[in-house]
Amino acid sequence: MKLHDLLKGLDIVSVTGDLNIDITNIAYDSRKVEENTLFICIKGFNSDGHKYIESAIKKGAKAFLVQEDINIEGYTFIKVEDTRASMANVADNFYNNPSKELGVIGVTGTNGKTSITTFLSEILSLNNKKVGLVGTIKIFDGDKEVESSSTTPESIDLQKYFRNMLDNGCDYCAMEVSSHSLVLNRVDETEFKLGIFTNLTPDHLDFHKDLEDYRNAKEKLFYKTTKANIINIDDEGGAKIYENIKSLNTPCYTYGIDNKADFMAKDIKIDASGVSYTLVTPTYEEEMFVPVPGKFTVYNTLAVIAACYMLNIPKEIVKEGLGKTKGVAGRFETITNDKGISVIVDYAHTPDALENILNTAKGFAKSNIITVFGCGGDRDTTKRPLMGAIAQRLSDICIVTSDNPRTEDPKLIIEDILKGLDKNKENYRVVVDRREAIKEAIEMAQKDDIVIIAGKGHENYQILGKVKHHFDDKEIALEFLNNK
Ligand SMILES: CC(=O)N[C@H]1[C@@H](OP(=O)(O)OP(=O)(O)OC[C@H]2O[C@@H](n3ccc(=O)[nH]c3=O)[C@H](O)[C@@H]2O)O[C@H](CO)[C@@H](O)[C@@H]1O[C@H](C)C(=O)N[C@@H](C)C(=O)N[C@H](CCC(=O)O)C(=O)O
Ligand SMILES: Nc1ncnc2c1ncn2[C@@H]1O[C@H](COP(=O)(O)OP(=O)(O)OP(=O)(O)O)[C@@H](O)[C@H]1O
Ligand SMILES: N[C@H](CCC[C@H](N)C(=O)O)C(=O)O
Ligand SMILES: [Mg+2]
Repeated sequence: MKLHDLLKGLDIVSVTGDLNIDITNIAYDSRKVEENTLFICIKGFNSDGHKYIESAIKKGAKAFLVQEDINIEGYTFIKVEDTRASMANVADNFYNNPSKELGVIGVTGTNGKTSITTFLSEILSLNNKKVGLVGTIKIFDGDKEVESSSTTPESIDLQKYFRNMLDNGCDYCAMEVSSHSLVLNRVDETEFKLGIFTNLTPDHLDFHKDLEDYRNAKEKLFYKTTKANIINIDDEGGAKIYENIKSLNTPCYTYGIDNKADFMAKDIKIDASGVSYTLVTPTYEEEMFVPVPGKFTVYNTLAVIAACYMLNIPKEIVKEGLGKTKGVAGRFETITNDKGISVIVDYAHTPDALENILNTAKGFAKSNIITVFGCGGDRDTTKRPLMGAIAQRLSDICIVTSDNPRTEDPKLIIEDILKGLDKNKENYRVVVDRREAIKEAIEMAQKDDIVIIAGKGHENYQILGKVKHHFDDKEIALEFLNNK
């Protein structure tokens, strides 16, 4: 593609060099530069892409999108105000506006995104549609599955996945849209058919100034949609977003349990086998069963049902799909064993998620609840004491351990968590090593106890410093269950 065609729609400050050259690759990381690349220099949080221009030239870059005045003879420099924002535009041009052809369904909110996108993809596939997936666990482009390194990829990677999805015959893409991605321009230029809001509870307050700032980030999704927005009206953040977007051209629908909504659940029953409820939609009522426990499953499936309604998926397919779902890896995932202990691995890494799963477990506990959990390093520190307090209050025994410490000292993270615990109670202990903590929980568990291992869900690694080591909560739990 000619460089000048790649730049369509950009607000350009200045250009030096030739715009009539052929560009065959675009990259924001110098390590991914090839011959004839347009290298986009981003001023990041840790580094600055402008520092890698020389190394990009050595690898074959011919043109540069920059924010600074740089001029090197023989190369083209295009200066813009904000390279990160312009990158989304360039990526959309390079891959020929794929999101306009693909039905992209975006899901945002603190918790529930992976669950909802997984359910949606299962139902749409059952209706003979081909569905791509972008989210925390994996990316599926209609042909290959790759492990994700973030919840929502950078714009260049995202637009490439969209193009591959189209080439591989996908009709839809079910996609998680993180608040980071909305602020850091990763989804600029993406056209969403549907936008779904799950909930807003404290998380990522290291990145967002406060909860309002976090909500404003999430709200951005609903100005990028063409067919419908779908909002959880029981959630305080959802209610505020609804007020702000209800008069937009894109129609807005609501779901909920407690407040009047377009899609509602009545007569909810929750037990260890799952949830059942009477579904009320604008045109029909239906008895639903979903084999995943928790009131949050009711919310997640209401969102899914509303989306399927907007896409005219037959209600029988929706009921069948939800009825036979295998659930989502690492989300309330039960580790089968013959010891009579319920061992549940769950990705709860926010106060709200932890409270939800512990309350769900309490709902059917016959005996003790033993909770193993920690908090991630280099992430929001405000959630640590909150999660500590919740774990202690809702468990009989709670073992405070490490999650992904990253570059923090695990003991100091645990100290932050302990600030939320009542030290006069003896129902907690600290075991810094997560493997040892899981071992202790499984060894102390008796028949009918529930062991909840929270925070890492599907993750098959632990990040110590900057290094990822193989680590799998399920694998370790099984090992100690088998030794018991
Ligand atoms: C805060 C944040 O999101 N940062 C992301 C951002 O980093 P950054 O812009 O600061 O990049 P940087 O490291 O300073 O580097 C600046 C530029 O130099 C380039 N570079 C760097 C080194 C080099 O040798 N050559 C080179 O060209 C980099 O590619 C980059 O373009 O861009 C990087 C490249 O895409 C991301 O890897 C990085 O994610 C970090 C690792 C991260 O942890 N992000 C998390 C917080 C995140 O995004 N989470 C959300 C939410 C999850 C949820 O919902 O819970 C997600 O969507 O995953
Ligand atoms: N609707 C919900 N409301 C509150 N908690 C939920 C909801 N759905 C799931 N959870 C809890 O939150 C955890 C994370 O769920 P899920 O992975 O679906 O969320 P997510 O939004 O994709 O999270 P992330 O931002 O980390 O990608 C689950 O393991 C469960 O404990
Ligand atoms: N998407 C979340 C994942 C947290 C998972 C938890 N295991 C941790 O490492 O903190 C984040 O980046 O904050
Ligand atoms: Mg997710």
